[in-house]
Amino acid sequence: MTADAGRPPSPAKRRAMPALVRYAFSEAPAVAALTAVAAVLAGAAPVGITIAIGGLVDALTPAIGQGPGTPAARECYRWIALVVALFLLTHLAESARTALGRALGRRVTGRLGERVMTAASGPTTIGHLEDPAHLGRIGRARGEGTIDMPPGEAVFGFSAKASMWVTGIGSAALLTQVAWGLGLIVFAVFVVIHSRLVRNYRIAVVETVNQTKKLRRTSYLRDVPTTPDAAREVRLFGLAAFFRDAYHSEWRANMAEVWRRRREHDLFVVVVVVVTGVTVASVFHYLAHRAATGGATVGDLAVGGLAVRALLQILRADDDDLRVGFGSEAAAEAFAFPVVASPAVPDQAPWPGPAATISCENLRFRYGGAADEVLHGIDLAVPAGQSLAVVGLNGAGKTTLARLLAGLDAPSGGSVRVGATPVEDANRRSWQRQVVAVFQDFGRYELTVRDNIAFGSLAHADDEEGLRAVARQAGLLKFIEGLPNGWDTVMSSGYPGGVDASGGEWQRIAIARALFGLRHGARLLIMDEPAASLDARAEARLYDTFHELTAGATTIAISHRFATVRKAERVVVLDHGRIVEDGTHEDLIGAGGRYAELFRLQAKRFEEAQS
Ligand SMILES: Nc1ncnc2c1ncn2[C@@H]1O[C@H](COP(=O)(O)OP(=O)(O)OP(=O)(O)O)[C@@H](O)[C@H]1O
Repeated sequence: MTADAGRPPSPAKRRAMPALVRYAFSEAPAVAALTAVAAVLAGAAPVGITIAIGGLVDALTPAIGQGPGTPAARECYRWIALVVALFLLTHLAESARTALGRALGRRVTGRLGERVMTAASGPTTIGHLEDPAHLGRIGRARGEGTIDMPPGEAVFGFSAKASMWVTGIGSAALLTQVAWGLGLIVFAVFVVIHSRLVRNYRIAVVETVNQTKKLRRTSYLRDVPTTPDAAREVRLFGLAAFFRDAYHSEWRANMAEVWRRRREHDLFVVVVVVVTGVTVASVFHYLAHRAATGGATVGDLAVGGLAVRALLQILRADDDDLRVGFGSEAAAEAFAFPVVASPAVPDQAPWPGPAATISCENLRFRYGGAADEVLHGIDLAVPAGQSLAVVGLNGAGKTTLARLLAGLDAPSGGSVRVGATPVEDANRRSWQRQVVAVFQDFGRYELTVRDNIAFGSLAHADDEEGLRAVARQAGLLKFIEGLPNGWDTVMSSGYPGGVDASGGEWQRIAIARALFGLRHGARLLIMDEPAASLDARAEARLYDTFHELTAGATTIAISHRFATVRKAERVVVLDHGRIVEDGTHEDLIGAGGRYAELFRLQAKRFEEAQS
């Protein structure tokens, strides 16, 4: 079981329900007030029915004696009419509570979801979105991780529980009235049993689904053989049985505690049934005795019996309890996200003219939570219009350097500058608009091919000519024109008329997107292995036309392919987060250092392959 499954929730979580109710009233006052009224009516009407049936029972004996049409008979009809009206009211109020509670819950979930989304996308850097703890908080604030219970579910569940407690408290009061002391005792016993039942129910569910990591892995093991990505290897390597067996053994191991808890719970239910039986029998015995000895009317007996029956509903833990529990925990997480206004207006853009050098000075960087720095004091100045290649072994820090130059991360030390202006939080967003990039894990948006390319400069999405031009430059135009809906084809076969693109086609789309951004004013183009999925002809074409395509922009290309790298005007070699060589291809070959060694290794392999 998870460590905190049985523990009481933290103070923040316990306070979440009142805070959530206040939030609901502030976000949708009218709906919240109507929900509250409906909940109270739905809970109070059954208490009224109990009273009316008691009145009817007491009125029956004289009415039977006096016959139809007499005042006693009319008294009976009045009670019957009241019972019918209250039945109707119960159903109407309950339906209204359900509909209003759901609407209110949806509103609350939506608003809190926006708050989380705005707060998460608010920071101009991206490190927090790679932090598993932060991603966990975002997920939990949306109600993921246990059962799917976003904050609004707690609002809905709370309205149901509020009704239940109104009925319960009202019925206890009636029972107390007809048998003083008894109502209070029964109510107190039932409340204790209820809280234990809710706790057990919650633990059972938590056991089943809150072991996020283990169950995520278990589900992963179950799903791998059916995912398209793995389907080929699962067949070729004969992995189906491995995944099936691993899934079964992990599932059994994870569920052992759940099953133990369930057995414990079943035992508790037996105890509850016995306690309930004894309580109900005692109440009826007591009331019958009092009625027989003239201490109570038959109507009192009926009221007492119905009140006990209504109180029995407290002896139940249901999904509404889970909604309140998990939903309010999600709300507590959501409330922990600050209220951030969306940046409607871009930040200041104080950038010097396009001729400014992009540079970094003593640039240091450490990923959040990591012990060691990845970059150890990089000094680099890239004059405007220069094409720079960055090479180095895997893990040398090339992509990290590119992310920092693009303003996607804040340096741990040193600075990135454009001319004399440092890139910092106040202007980071506007600097990011000056940069276009094709990262190794570029975006593959399940939207139209037009959107996918226009994202390079969304403000110019109507530039049809520009879109066609960059598609042609990226070698995509024929592909797009051959699509079922042309430019409006959705790039995923999961949608009607949509298609899946190959790895190379996706890469061309990413290149076209970057070129579209350049066409509309970006000044720095970063390409991290932009040709990794391109065929040899497409790669050659990309680099042969590179200068023409990039139209004098500053370009930084990261590549392991020296045929590509040597075309750059300048090459820097990164090794363990430090620049160890800097010069033209010819300079570095002449120097006979790391670059020359790597170049020779690749050239040798090529020659061997040819011979
Ligand atoms: N998001 C991240 N969080 C923590 N560490 C990271 C992250 N991204 C990269 N690293 C680490 O930083 C170091 C440098 O990674 P980086 O991706 O910059 O190298 P690279 O030179 O681009 O490598 P490659 O040639 O394999 O793409 C590596 O040790 C890597 O494990």
